[in-house]
Parts: sequence; structure tokens; C-alpha cells
Amino acid sequence: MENENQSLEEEDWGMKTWKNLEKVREKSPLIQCITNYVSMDLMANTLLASGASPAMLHCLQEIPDFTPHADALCLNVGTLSPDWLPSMKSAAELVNELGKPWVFDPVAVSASEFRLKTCIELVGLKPAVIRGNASEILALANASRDTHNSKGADSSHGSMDAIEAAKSLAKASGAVVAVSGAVDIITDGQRLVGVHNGVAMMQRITATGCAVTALIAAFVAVDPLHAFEATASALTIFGVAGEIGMDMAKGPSSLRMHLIDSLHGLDQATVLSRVNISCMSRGS
Ligand SMILES: Nc1ncnc2c1ncn2[C@@H]1O[C@H](COP(=O)(O)OP(=O)(O)O)[C@@H](O)[C@H]1O
Ligand SMILES: Cc1ncsc1CCOP(=O)(O)O
Ligand SMILES: [Mg+2]
Repeated sequence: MENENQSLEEEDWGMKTWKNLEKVREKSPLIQCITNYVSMDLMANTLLASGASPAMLHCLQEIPDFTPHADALCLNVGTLSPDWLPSMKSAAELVNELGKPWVFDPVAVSASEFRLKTCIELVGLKPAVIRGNASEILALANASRDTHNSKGADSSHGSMDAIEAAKSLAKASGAVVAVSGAVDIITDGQRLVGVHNGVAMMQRITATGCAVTALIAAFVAVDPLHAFEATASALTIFGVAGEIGMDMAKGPSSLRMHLIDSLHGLDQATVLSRVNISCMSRGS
């Protein structure tokens, strides 16, 4: 019987990525997002352009009625407030009870002791995937505030710097961990792939990281048993949309528009010709 390592080795990432996008388009998963004020618009539009259905809903009283209808949950602490924390925890606990996945974005985890403590608590609620930039994943993996870490939402490290941190966070949390950057790193603690798609200008648009985390939630929603592959696919699709968008863009603002248009219009031939995922470790 084919084992997991062999199947990964033989994997056709292009076709897998395309099929995962097709699944999102066919099933149109409902993604509940409890996110920051900055990202709501880009996140919702990214989900819509991919074929998923976004719902930015954070009222504690609505969670028992609404959350069971969601196919996945996306939690993001970008504009963290103690008022929203009970909603975040309650929604995560509910999707866990219902056996549905949730995805976590620890935006600017080092900004304060409160944020770090909150992020550690949320990781304890078993997200299926954690996606952050290198500085965020390094800080979360170290689980202590390092005064040399950047405190804002942007990364001061390259994704390659966070490979070991990502692996150890994946092992400790049980989540798939994704580190975005020039090469997006995805690991489940054993396997590790690098996604080489995307353009540097994506960093110059606020909330692209938040948006790709929500896209990961949509991809994991339609294939929850393969969160590793779903995460790599979502990051690849977002990167490919950025590359095509960049051909038409004059700067960050028009890239934002063209990225969304490109995501909406992606076809099989384009995806197959552009997917650039490398296997960096097959696990043991
Ligand atoms: N130098 C780069 N080259 C190509 N793509 C990049 C680069 N930096 C970031 N990206 C892409 O931009 C998106 C947001 O990533 P990032 O800027 O790291 O997140 P955040 O906004 O959370 O800091 C991801 O899809 C990532 O792949
Ligand atoms: C600038 C900013 N401040 C609080 S949340 C936020 C957006 C962060 O978005 P991203 O992590 O995708 O850059
Ligand atoms: Mg971010």
C-alpha cells in the first residue's frame, strides 16, 4: 500500500491545487470571519472571488445560531479587543464540537503581553491551521515576548528564518503552520513544502496576509482531512492571482483590484502552468 511519504512525493501539486480551487467554487463554503477592521473588506472580497461565501460576524449572542451553519471559521487578532475575545473563544469551541475546522491569524502577536497571552490561549483551542508572517510565527513559537521582535503587523524576518519555529509550533499545537513571505512555508511538523508564487508588491497592500488566511479557511473547509494540502493550495492560488494581477497593476492599489479580478478569473491552464511548489522535507 502506498504510504503518505510516497504519495506526497508523487503528488501533482498543479492538479491538486486546481482541483481544490474547483471544490471551493463548487461547494461555496460559508466562512465565518472574526477579524480586524482593516481586513474585513479585502478578506470578504478575496473569499467571494474564490467562490466562497464570507460572513463577518462577531456578536457573541449570534454565535449559537449562526456558527453551526459555517463550514469553517477564521479568527484574526489584528484589532484585538477584550470585547471580542469571548466571541472568538466561543466560536472556536463550537466549531471544534461540530468537527469543523478553524484557522488562526496571530497578527502582530508580539505587540503586547495581552495579545501574546490571547494568541497562546487561542492556539490552545486547536486551530487546524495557523498562518502568520515570519516574525509572528517566530514569536508565537517562542511563546515569549522578545524585545527584538517587530511589534507591528509587518514581518522583519524572511520566511526561511522561521522554518524550525514553524515545525516546532506545528508539533506543539497539532496545527498545520504556514509562514508567508517570498517563499511561503507550510508544515505539519513532518512534511514541509515551499510555495514560490506571489509578488513582493503584495506586501505593500494592507491585509493581504489576513485575506490569504481566510482563503486557507475556505480551502480547508472543503477538504478538512487534508489541511496541509489545502493550505499550500490556497497560498499558491493567492500567489498566482497576485502574479497575474501584477502584469496589469501600476502599484499597490491597482494590484489589489487586479489580484481580486485574477482570482475570480483563474482557469485550469493558468493554474497548471503557474503553480510552483517545492517539497522541502518529506517527514520521517
Ligand atoms: N517577497 C514576496 N514575494 C512574493 N510574495 C510575497 C512576498 N511577501 C509576501 N508575499 C505574499 O503576500 C501575501 C501576504 O504575506 P505577508 O506579507 O507575509 O503577510 P502579512 O501581511 O500577514 O505580513 C502572501 O500571499 C505571501 O505569499
Ligand atoms: C495594519 C493593521 N493593524 C492592525 S490589523 C492590520 C492589518 C494587518 O494585515 P496583514 O497582517 O494582512 O498585513
Ligand atoms: Mg498579518
